[in-house]
Amino acid sequence: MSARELRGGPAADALLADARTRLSDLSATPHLHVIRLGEDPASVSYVRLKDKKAREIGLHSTVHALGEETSEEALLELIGTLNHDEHAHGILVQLPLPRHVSTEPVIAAIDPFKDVDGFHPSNVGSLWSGLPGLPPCTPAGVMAMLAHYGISAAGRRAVIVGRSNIVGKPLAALLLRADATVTIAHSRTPDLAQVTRQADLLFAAVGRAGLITPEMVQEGAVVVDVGINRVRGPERDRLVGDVHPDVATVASAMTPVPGGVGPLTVAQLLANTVRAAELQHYQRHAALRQATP
Ligand SMILES: Nc1nc2c(c(=O)[nH]1)N[C@@H](CN(C=O)c1ccc(C(=O)N[C@@H](CCC(=O)O)C(=O)O)cc1)CN2
Repeated sequence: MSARELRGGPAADALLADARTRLSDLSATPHLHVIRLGEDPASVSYVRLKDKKAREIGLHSTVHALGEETSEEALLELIGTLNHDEHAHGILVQLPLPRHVSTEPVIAAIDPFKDVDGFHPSNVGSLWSGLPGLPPCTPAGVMAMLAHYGISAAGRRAVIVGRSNIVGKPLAALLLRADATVTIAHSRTPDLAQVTRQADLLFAAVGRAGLITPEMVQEGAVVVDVGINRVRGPERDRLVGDVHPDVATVASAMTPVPGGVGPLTVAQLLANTVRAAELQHYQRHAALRQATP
């Protein structure tokens, strides 16, 4: 058997088409602000991609490229300024941050209504409680990918390998919401293969090239590879996932790397920016109504 390839491009295009339609119903063009500290090559390339795609669908986009040495205080001050700017609809701080800056207080400083990454504790709480809010981009993108290819999670056993705050944990919340039975496995899980073989839907989000091998996968499972690993090639580095390519001989469907989940992360970010602008519009109108005697 050779697995059906679940390519991210068409699913991302569908998300972007929907975001474009919603954009035309807004009175003002949403403005995305992306903050990057330092010159980490992967971060530079992801931020460039976000800025390019935002402009392509008709959003305003500003990249704040700050020096590696920028202090946490200076970063918090910039976030405070953007929080109070009613023309700034989305704020995102590219991760990882340099070591001298703590991630948690920085994320917590972002206005939850402008937190287009969906990482603020208030959005995390909404996600687990099933309340409206802004969902994190990669997990929401994964769910959009499954929906696009008509793959239902309801009643199925989902195993996520990886427990990060960015992917593993929020993906578990979204799969639970979609009525899957969810297991999160991680680096300390004994006999990982015995756990992954239970999965009808297997998600790999660890960041270890080729970790998931064919004998770890149930025949006919759907395998979603969220890992992005740069490995040295003979001439230049190349990107590979957490799933070994031979898994395609066992799985019924599988996402490639690159060209799988990656494009959905960016598309979902832009969908979240439009959503954030909508939420802020309603929020402002509700405040005005309350203030009117
Ligand atoms: N603030 C955030 N930081 C980070 C996030 C995030 O969601 N918010 N996620 C990752 C990196 N990331 C977005 O920032 C990201 C990763 C991968 C891709 C992507 O399109 N990948 C392509 C390959 C691109 C390439 O050639 O390098 C693919 O997989 O096909 C987009 C965004 C960590 N930081």
